[in-house]
Amino acid sequence: MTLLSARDLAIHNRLHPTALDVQAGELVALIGPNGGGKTSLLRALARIEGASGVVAVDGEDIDEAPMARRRQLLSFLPASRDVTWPISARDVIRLGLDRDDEKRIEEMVSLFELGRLADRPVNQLSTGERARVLAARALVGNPKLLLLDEPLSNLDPYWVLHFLEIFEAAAEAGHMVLAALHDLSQLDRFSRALLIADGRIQMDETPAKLVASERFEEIFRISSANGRWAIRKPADPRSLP
Ligand SMILES: Nc1ncnc2c1ncn2[C@@H]1O[C@H](COP(=O)(O)OP(=O)(O)OP(=O)(O)O)[C@@H](O)[C@H]1O
Repeated sequence: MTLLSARDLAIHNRLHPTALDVQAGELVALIGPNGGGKTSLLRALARIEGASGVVAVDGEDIDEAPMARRRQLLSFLPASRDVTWPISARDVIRLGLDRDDEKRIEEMVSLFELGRLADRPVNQLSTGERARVLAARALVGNPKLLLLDEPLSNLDPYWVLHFLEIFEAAAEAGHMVLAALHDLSQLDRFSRALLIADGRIQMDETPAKLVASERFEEIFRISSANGRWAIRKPADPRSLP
């Protein structure tokens, strides 16, 4: 079942007109070189900035949905872990809800193992601890579409795996996850991968097919040799005819 349908999404000079359909239960990785357009696409889908086009989640046009409804349809986790407000972690999580629901907040505190940290000012937590609090805020409203910008950055190995399990559980429950990633070692945990460069989706494949392709190596300017990635050397101009 198509739960996300985006048409003609565009940001002047940054994102070419883009169409995207995502099915319920899909776990989609968004990869691409620096400046390729991952954040621009996520922000356009989240309707955070002036992007043209239409985004519908579960048949509802996001631009027409009241704010409370929007939070049930989608949430956006920004790449920045900076939070300058001196408010408690628990209250940051609460910002993801439009009505008080202590039981749900406690579920998130428990899922992200925040018990000891929940009442501390969030600006006094470590970067990885804050990443957990911000992810909890993105998930607390149980939205159908999770738009996550580099959710695995700043996490230790246990938390990378724990976050992946949380995303998999959300997908299994019929939600959709679209996550921008730089660390390609976790790509095989995703069901689908989009490669974006020059503000355009260049490939839309299974992770295995995408990584094995010549186009992937061209765009990232790397190549695989003996099981390791290496920088692709530019062609020697003296060898050209
Ligand atoms: N607010 C802005 N105004 C103008 N141009 C911007 C703005 N934000 C980003 N850009 C440009 O848009 C392009 C895409 O940026 P974007 O942040 O979407 O890339 P990205 O794939 O998320 O990159 P990274 O991997 O470095 O985080 C880049 O060329 C960038 O310089």
